[in-house]
Amino acid sequence: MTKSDNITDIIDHVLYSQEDIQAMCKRLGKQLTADYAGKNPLVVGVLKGAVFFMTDLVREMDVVMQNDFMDVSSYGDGFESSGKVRLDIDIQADVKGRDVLLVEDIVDTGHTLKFMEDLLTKRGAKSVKCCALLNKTARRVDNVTVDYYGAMVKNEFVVGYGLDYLNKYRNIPFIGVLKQEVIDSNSNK
Ligand SMILES: O=P(O)(O)OC[C@H]1O[C@H](OP(=O)(O)OP(=O)(O)O)[C@H](O)[C@@H]1O
Ligand code: HPA
Repeated sequence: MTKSDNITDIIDHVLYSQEDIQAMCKRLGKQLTADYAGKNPLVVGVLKGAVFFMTDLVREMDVVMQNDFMDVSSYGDGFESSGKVRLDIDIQADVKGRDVLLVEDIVDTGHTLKFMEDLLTKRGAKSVKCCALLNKTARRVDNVTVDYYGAMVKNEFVVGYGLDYLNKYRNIPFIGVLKQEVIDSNSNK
């Protein structure tokens, strides 16, 4: 770890400010309001990272909906995705015939989204779409569609507003690029 006690000191630079994020939520909320009017969608947040985004996003959607959460995680922690995805906590709702909107903080390799799409489709969902705050396409492996997203990001490791590194830094209110030295100091351990 770096010597700093201040979490913002682990940030190389700010990518999206709180104001930028709120503007993205408003834009996406407007679009989703139009697309999901009268559909009573089941809006499913993917724990843990998407919680922060989901709570802001759904308040920008003027649509009757139901909300639920799933916890899906890649095996192992840290920078590299293993490709193996595991369901830790399932939704309560029956998805048969429902329009499901998955809310993600980021889609990177696409492993997590593919896993959830396949699962919910198999259970009989009428439609499964994804709204992600960030879309990182550089390392995409699975053929998934991110139907709605706030912004594209380069192949940089970002933290804040729900996005973590080793389960830390989710509470930073903006999105920033993690300093390489933080990753290096942890990869030596
Ligand atoms: O497209 P992928 O390569 O699958 O990566 C994206 C997923 O990785 C992160 O979740 P993580 O599994 O780290 O769990 P977390 O939300 O609890 O941090 C993120 O929240 C996405 O769910
Ligand atoms: O850049 C990222 N930051 C945090 N979590 C992630 N999961 C995939 N990519 C990222």
